[in-house]
Amino acid sequence: MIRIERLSVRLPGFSLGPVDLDVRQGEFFCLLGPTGSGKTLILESVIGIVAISGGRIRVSDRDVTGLPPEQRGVGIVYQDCALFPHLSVEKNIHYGLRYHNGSNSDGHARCRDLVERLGLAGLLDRSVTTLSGGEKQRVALARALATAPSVLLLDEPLASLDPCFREEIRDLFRSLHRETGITVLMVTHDFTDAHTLAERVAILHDGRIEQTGTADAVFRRPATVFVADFVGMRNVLPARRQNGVLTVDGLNLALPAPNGSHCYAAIRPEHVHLQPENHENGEAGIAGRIRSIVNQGLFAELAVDASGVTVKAVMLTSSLMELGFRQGARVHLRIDPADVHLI
Ligand SMILES: Nc1ncnc2c1ncn2[C@@H]1O[C@H](COP(=O)(O)OP(=O)(O)OP(=O)(O)O)[C@@H](O)[C@H]1O
Repeated sequence: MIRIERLSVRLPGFSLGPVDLDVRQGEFFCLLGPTGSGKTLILESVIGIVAISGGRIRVSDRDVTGLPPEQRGVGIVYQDCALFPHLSVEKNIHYGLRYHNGSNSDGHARCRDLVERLGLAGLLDRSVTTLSGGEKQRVALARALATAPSVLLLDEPLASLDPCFREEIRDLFRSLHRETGITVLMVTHDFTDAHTLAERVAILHDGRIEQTGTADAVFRRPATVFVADFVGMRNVLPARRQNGVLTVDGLNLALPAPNGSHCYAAIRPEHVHLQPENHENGEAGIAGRIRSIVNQGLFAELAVDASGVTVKAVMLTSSLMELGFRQGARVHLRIDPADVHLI
């Protein structure tokens, strides 16, 4: 497990924290956030290569706050792998053993097992400079695990891989985690990676954690406007609450409102359903006009003006064509109240 308590790091142009984070024993946890939000600084604090200004860090029930990196029992894999270019694959994998306290024969047996498990046997004599992106990631993973760390940190390990390797390495992380039960803290920009791999996630914004929870809960029930935007809600609209009814400004969308002071209605674009103006079935919905259409291949994103409010919707490009939707066309929007999340 990793327990971070009131961690703060002060740098000339950036302040991290205070951050509290609890990654349970054997958990796969993802730290998400936009660029520059402080994700890597948290990993660097755990591994011990950044000077912290306050707080405590525990790894597997040991207070490691003042310890040098090699005594923390933490392995790390970086986005660019950071392999030693002058060493072979085998020497890269064995590199950490010389600084490690455990017995060398255990270390070598573990390396043999990792080489087998990660399919690296045929590459051991190769120079790491000749490897593909996916192969480099597997070598970096073997090197990080060679010293039997109790926790593994992954710093955007999938970001620079092409989609084919990305899938392969994602599957590898998943099976390795399942088989070894190691605690993993992974940093990523990508909500899909987090959704596929993580049991829980934390969303970081400007050096602070805005929300922690299961990937599903954060995706469906973001706690703040920032998180809603980050998880792709696309429509975060100011709303008024009056006499137990919530009205989304301009949209004539009246919803029963629970007690509380909600002031935003967040709606995913796939939950905005569009019909032609002259559609014969069902209720009329909210009148709107298509302002723009961005074709993204399988899907198209539409911006629709409805009483001065811009509402984003996505639909299959094939449906868009069937319905003959074009820029300027008049449409009706339907939004199920159950799909409106209040913030
Ligand atoms: N050694 C340093 N000295 C000064 N500022 C730094 C240092 N390291 C990081 N920063 C700054 O701290 C902020 C957070 O950096 P960090 O690398 O943790 O962000 P990140 O969320 O990992 O971003 P990215 O997703 O782009 O990697 C950034 O503004 C960065 O420029």
